Amino acid sequence: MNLQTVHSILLAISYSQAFQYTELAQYVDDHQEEYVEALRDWVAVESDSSNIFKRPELHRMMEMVAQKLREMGGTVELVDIGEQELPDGQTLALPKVVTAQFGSDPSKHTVCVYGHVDVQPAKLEDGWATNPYNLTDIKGNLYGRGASDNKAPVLIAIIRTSTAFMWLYFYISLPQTITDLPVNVKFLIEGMEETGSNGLDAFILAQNDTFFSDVDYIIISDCGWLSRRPALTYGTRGNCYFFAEVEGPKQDLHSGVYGGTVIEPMTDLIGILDTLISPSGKILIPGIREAVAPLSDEEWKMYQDVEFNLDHYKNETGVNQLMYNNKVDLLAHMWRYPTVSIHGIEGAFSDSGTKTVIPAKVTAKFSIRQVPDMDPAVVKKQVTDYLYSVFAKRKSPNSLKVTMVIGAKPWLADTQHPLYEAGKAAVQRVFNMDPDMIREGGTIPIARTFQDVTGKSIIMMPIGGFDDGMHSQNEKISRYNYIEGTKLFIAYLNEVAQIKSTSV
Ligand SMILES: C[C@H](N)C(=O)N[C@@H](Cc1c[nH]cn1)C(=O)O
Repeated sequence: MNLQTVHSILLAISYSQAFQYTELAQYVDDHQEEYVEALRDWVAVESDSSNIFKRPELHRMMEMVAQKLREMGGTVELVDIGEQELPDGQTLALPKVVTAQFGSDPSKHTVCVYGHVDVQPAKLEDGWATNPYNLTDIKGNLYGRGASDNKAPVLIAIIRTSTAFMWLYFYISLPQTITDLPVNVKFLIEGMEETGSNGLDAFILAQNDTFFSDVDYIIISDCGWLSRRPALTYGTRGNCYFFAEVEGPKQDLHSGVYGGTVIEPMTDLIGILDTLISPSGKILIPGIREAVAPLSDEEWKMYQDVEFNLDHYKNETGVNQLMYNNKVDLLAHMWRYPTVSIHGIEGAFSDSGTKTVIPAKVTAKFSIRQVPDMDPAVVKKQVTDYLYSVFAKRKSPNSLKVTMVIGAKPWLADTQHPLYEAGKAAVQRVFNMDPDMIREGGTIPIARTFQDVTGKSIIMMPIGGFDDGMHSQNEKISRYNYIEGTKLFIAYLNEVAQIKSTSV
């Protein structure tokens, strides 16, 4: 070996010790099509956790995640988390949880990446422009159910952790160089997030002294930016989801033959639903509004600083009037006040056409987003007591049954934690700007359990765009967010590696 070769080797080794952001980012750009194909494979699986008939697809999805993590070099386990009890008393196997580990160097921090690969329901007939399960690239946007919520962000984390990154073709004379992971990375990927993370609380409790014992920080990327500016998320609302079932006649009846002679379950149901919230958005259930923590001056100031345009928001949602006409009020009602949403009525006629029937049994589905200091157990009692009392006043011969099927708490982080400082530095590196500090109106049901049970600090680092249409028709992630998001994850893990060990 001549002197020049020795020098090149030493140079390569010293380069490989340093953070190779530019080379890694270039690698991501060069492999962009592979990442899109990986997303295509995942989006093709109809992993709808709310539809029991799709459960085999969900099981298949979890196997695919495990396989991907194995291919990428992780030590992988598929963990059985038991069964789900259905409203009719039957049981159904829950999708297994996938855990994985990359690296176990005690001198490095260990992060746990949490994500989910189940999706909300989607059908072409709902008004999608393309097949929701065939990832379709239109003008740089990748359309498909689950593309943004949450399949691409999970893939991003796996891609960054991949062993492929450890062998990079390098520009200097040597053909390859090794780049090590700056932190140990664990994964916890589930398949029931969209229905409240069934079975996961028990898993976390059981694994607190094992899987979580060496975890320093938890990273979640299951949310979106608020505008074109990248963001870091420090709070989520919780959710209490209810079924209200009204049952009357023994079967559906002809409305011409029987209408006017029986008290209709649907009339009762609509009547009680109308007592939940006023037209101006005031929740009418006693006790709910009183529990909400007051907005502090500090929060008010933080909301002031967020980049947010009311007209763009109107455009994005397609409405000509919003509940509030100033930024702070609107953000506060999006993030830190509760709201009631009525999602649907099972048993009601909802096809096109003019069926003239009196449905015998109808079940309303509604939810109340939770904020500090609300408590789902208290909310459950407030809602059920209230609805039974409102129903009693109707003196209907029909029967009412109210059940709460999801009770997820809100989550709030300390924005002064070094995890957020690391997030700001990573956003600066990739996007050359400061992130917005935002909260999320949606719910990550397991976030609060992570905080309460493991005591670990959590950061949410959104990758999705503000207009991704999560849960809606034509959900998408842009190539820009997918690819730059991968770079953000690269930069972020490097920043986390620099956090002084005393910070928990
Ligand atoms: C924020 C996350 N991407 C999400 O959409 N979560 C769901 C979770 C949920 C809540 N109740 C039932 N599922 C959501 O906020 O709707």
